[in-house]
Amino acid sequence: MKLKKTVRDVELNGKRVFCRVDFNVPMEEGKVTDDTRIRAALPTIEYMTGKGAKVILASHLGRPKGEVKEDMRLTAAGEQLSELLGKPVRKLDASVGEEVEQAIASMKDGDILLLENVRFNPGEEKNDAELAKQFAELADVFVNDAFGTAHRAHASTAGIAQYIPGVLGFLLEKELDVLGKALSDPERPFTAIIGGAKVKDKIGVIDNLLDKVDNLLIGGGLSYTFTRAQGHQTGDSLVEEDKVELAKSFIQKAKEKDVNLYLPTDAVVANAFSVVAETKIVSVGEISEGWMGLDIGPETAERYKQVILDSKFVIWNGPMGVFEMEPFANGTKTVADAMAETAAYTVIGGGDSAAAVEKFEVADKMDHVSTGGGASLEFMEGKELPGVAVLEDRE
Ligand SMILES: Nc1ncnc2c1ncn2[C@@H]1O[C@H](COP(=O)(O)OP(=O)(O)O)[C@@H](O)[C@H]1O
Ligand SMILES: O=C(OP(=O)(O)O)[C@H](O)COP(=O)(O)O
Repeated sequence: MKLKKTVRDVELNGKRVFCRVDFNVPMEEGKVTDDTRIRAALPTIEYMTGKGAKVILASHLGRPKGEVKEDMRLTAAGEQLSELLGKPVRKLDASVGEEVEQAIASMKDGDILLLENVRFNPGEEKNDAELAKQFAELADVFVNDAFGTAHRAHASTAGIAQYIPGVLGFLLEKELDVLGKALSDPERPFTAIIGGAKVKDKIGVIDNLLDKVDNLLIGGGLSYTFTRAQGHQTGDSLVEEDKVELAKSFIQKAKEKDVNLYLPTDAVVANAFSVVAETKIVSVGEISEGWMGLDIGPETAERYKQVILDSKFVIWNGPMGVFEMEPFANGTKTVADAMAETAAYTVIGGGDSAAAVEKFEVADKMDHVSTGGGASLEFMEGKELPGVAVLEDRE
C-alpha cells in the first residue's frame, strides 16, 4: 500500500480545513455515554488549530438514512468536544447551504466549527458527486481522521477528495500503523472474536477471517444466524434470514480450513428487549417462540475465556450481548476480563466494543483500542479502505 500524505504535509495557516471525524458515539437520553471517539480526534484538531487553521468538523451519528432525526443531532457531541478542548465549538444545524457558508466566512484562524450530522443529507451515503462538491467548496483542504468510517465510500469520507486535496489525520495514521504492524505477522494462536448487531456488515468479513485465524469465536446478535444454520430454532432472536445459508457455508469452510469455529452452546434469553424482562439460561437448541437471546450463556463465556487465555494474538469486534443492560452483560464482561488477563496481544475494534471495555474498566489493559469496528475488520482483509485510497500519495 502506498504511503499517504498527512496533516503535517500541508499548509494550514489561514486555511479552511474540512476534517471528517467519527463522532458516532454511543448516546443515551441525549447524552454521550462514551466519548472515546471524540477524545481520539483531539490531537488532530488541536494540531490544526495550533497551526492557525479554520477547522470545520464533519461527522455522522447513527443511521438516519438521509432524513433529519432529532435524536441523531451532533449537539451533545459538540458540547462534549468543547468541554474536552476547553474552548468554544460552534455547532450548526446543517452541513451544507447558506447558513454553513456564512458561518465559515465569519471564522477566524484557530476557530472550530462542527457541522450537523452529514447523513441527514440523502446524498451522503450514496457518495453523491453534487454533495461531495458542496462539501469541497466549504474548504481548501480535506483531512480524514474518521478511521471508524474509513471503510465507507461516502461523500464526506471519499467523494470530497475528488475536488480538494485530502490527507490523513493523526488518528487515522496511527490506526493504520498499529493495525498494519500487528496484523502483518500475528503471533499464533491467532483468535478473532466477532459479535454485535451489525450482522449484514460483519458476516461477510468472516469468510476472509477463516483464511487467517486459528480460532474464531462468534457471539452477540450475530450468533443466532449461525444457530439457525445449525438447524436450531431461535425464537425472537436477531436473525438475518437471507444469511443463514452463508453461515452454513462458513461452518463447512472452517472444517475444511481446520479453523476452530466456536459457536455459543447456551444463551441468556429474555421475553422482551428490556432490563426488567423475565430471563433464563437455556441451551442454544431451546430458544422458543416469545424468547430472544440477548447474551451468550455462562458455559459459552467460560469456553471463550479459555480460548482467549490460550491465544497469542486476539482481535475482538462486537459485544457478546446487550451489555448495556445489566442482565445481559455477563458474556461481554467475561470476554473483556479475559482480554485483560491474557498475555496475548489484544486489539479491540468498534464503537460499542470500545465502550464495553471502558465500562468494565479494562480499556487500559488492551494493547490497542481501535476506534473502528467494521473498518478494522475490512482493513484486516487486506483491502485499502476507500477513505484512505482517495488521499494524496507521498512522493
Ligand atoms: N443478542 C443480541 N441481540 C441484539 N443486540 C445485540 C445482541 N448482542 C449485542 N447486541 C448489541 O450490539 C450492539 C453493538 O453492535 P455493533 O455496532 O455491531 O458493535 P461495534 O460498535 O463494537 O462494532 C450493542 O449495542 C449491543 O447491545
Ligand atoms: O460505528 C461505526 O462502525 P462500527 O460499529 O463498526 O465501529 C462507524 O461510525 C461507522 O458507522 P456505520 O457502520 O453506520 O457506517
